[in-house]
Amino acid sequence: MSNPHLDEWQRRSFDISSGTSTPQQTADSFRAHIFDIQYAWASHQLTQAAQTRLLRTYTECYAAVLDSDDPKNGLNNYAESALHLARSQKNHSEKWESGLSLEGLLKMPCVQKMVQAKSKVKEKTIKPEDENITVGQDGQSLSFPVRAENAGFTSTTQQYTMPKQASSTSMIASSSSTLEQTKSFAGNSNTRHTSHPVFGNPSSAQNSFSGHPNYHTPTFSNQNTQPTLPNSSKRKNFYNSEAGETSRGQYGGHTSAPKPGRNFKTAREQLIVDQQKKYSNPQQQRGQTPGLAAAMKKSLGANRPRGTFSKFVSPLPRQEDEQNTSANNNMNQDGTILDERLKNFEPKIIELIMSEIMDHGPPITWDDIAGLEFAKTTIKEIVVWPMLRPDIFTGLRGPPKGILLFGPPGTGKTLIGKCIACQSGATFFSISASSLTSKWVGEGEKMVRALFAIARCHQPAVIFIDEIDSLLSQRSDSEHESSRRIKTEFLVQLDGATTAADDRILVVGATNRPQEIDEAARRRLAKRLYIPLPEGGARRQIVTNLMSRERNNLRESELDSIVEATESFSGADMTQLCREAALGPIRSIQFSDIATISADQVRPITYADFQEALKTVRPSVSSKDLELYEDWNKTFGCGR
Ligand SMILES: Nc1ncnc2c1ncn2[C@@H]1O[C@H](COP(=O)(O)OP(=O)(O)OP(=O)(O)O)[C@@H](O)[C@H]1O
Ligand SMILES: [Mg+2]
Repeated sequence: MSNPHLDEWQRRSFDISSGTSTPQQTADSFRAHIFDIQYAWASHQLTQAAQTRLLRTYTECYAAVLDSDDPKNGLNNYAESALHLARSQKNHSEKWESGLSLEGLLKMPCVQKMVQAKSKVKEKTIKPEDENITVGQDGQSLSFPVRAENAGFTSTTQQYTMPKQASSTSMIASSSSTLEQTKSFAGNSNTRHTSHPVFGNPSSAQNSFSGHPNYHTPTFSNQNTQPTLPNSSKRKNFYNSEAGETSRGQYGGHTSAPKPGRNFKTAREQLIVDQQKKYSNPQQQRGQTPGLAAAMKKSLGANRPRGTFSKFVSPLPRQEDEQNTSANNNMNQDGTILDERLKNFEPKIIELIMSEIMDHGPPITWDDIAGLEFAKTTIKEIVVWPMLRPDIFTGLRGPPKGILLFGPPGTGKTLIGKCIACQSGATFFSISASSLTSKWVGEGEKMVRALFAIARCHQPAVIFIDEIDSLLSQRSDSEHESSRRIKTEFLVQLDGATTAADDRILVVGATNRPQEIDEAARRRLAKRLYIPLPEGGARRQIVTNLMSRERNNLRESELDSIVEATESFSGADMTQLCREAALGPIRSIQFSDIATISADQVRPITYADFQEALKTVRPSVSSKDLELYEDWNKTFGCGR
């Protein structure tokens, strides 16, 4: 055995031999042992002979625990199920029928004795208001003379009297349940309300139920008339009639209330009760029945209540269902069909692109972007104006359809993308490489195709692909087939989008690794704009912009010093510096005061805070990296 198995085996053996385990634990341990033996044999770690010997030993031990009626070390499993049957409970098999019957019960010697003993006892008085209980649906049935005076109830009270001998405990469990059935039978006659027969001492039974206003303790009086008992076919009818009632209750007929005194409910009955509770209000409104409502719920069959007569439900979605879904998905919120061009795409792909990729972002203006004047002007030329005046920007003046923003990290490339989204008035698709990939073969390409198709339907459109290098890195032989296909599809679509004169689709890519972009993609992204580190003026503008929202007493000269000290900082570094400096006033507050101090008591941000912050915030772009970008810009960039 492997070590973990061996450890487990030893642990279980200890459990078994320790004597402190419960019978359940011991049985579980034996069962696990048996599985281990079988496993060892199946994996050729044990010979057939050894397996047989071990299995015999452990199966015997296991069976001993299961069958033993000693509560300390046995589960008495057999007795449990025997009692189960005796209680007349149906098990999960529909075909199950209790071997106990009323006829059988009455033939039992002890019951015969009871009946004979009782028939000898003379009834003293029978009052005129005494009634017979009719048992059985058609009134043919079991009649019991009933005496009101015994229990001191009103005249309509039905009573059964029963000789005391019958209170033998061995009788109670089996016979009471059977008679309960009979009583339930009586409930079907609709002529009178049901009482509970109780075997045994009537007075004690009475006491135990006396608190209940509607409960009349019956006693068994059985003198002149031999009870006529329903035959076995009727007993079967009992189940059938109950089932019928149940289904009527479920499917819109009258609802059968649970019969008093019959505590046991089958799982099916419980389900119906639960469903009735769950659906009671909506059904009342819609006049539907619980069963129907449940069936109408969209399910693929697994959750539907099944009966012998219920229709077969395929676990696969039906064609109409699929068509309905696709029709719905091709519809806008106002119910109009989106576009014929999308009809070849699966609805779920369209839904994915529409719901997850289209992004309008927080409002950002061109003024929020410090510096980068050349890039901003170029983008305005290419993106905003042609979108506003497509009639002027035609022919040779037609805008390029692909832009690549490249530069060191944190210089505002994504910010520009967001600004385009807000300012261009175009439908803006902001996608990442991960949203275009899928684990299913072929789905990735479909997503790319769908993206461009949807963009075509929502012109003018801007497709912004941040970190485009991860999607369009140079193709190599070692890369995975699926990512290669996505790349190819993307290039094809990009070509289509960039060459189709009428389409007003602009693809904007942003990257801080321009050298990794595939050369074919590079060609298609014709306008390659370098987004450099911010110059002095831009750094100053970033600080001024951010500080304008906070209380500060920075002087112009101090601002100049900050700009000077942040020579190779990126826009993101400048933002980080301002954040750090803004924490200065908070850090100067005593810890004990921080809970109580009001916002306007916090001192303004000073130059000293910036000096302090400059000690911890460092530029994130090295001069070596910068050289790479500048070289690439010189080679491929479109800057002056
Ligand atoms: N020119 C700028 N003007 C104002 N804020 C800027 C500028 N550049 C960067 N920032 C600040 O830096 C943050 C990061 O910028 P952004 O995400 O656009 O960088 P990026 O160029 O996309 O970086 P990366 O290449 O790492 O994705 C912005 O949220 C903004 O606060
Ligand atoms: Mg970015």
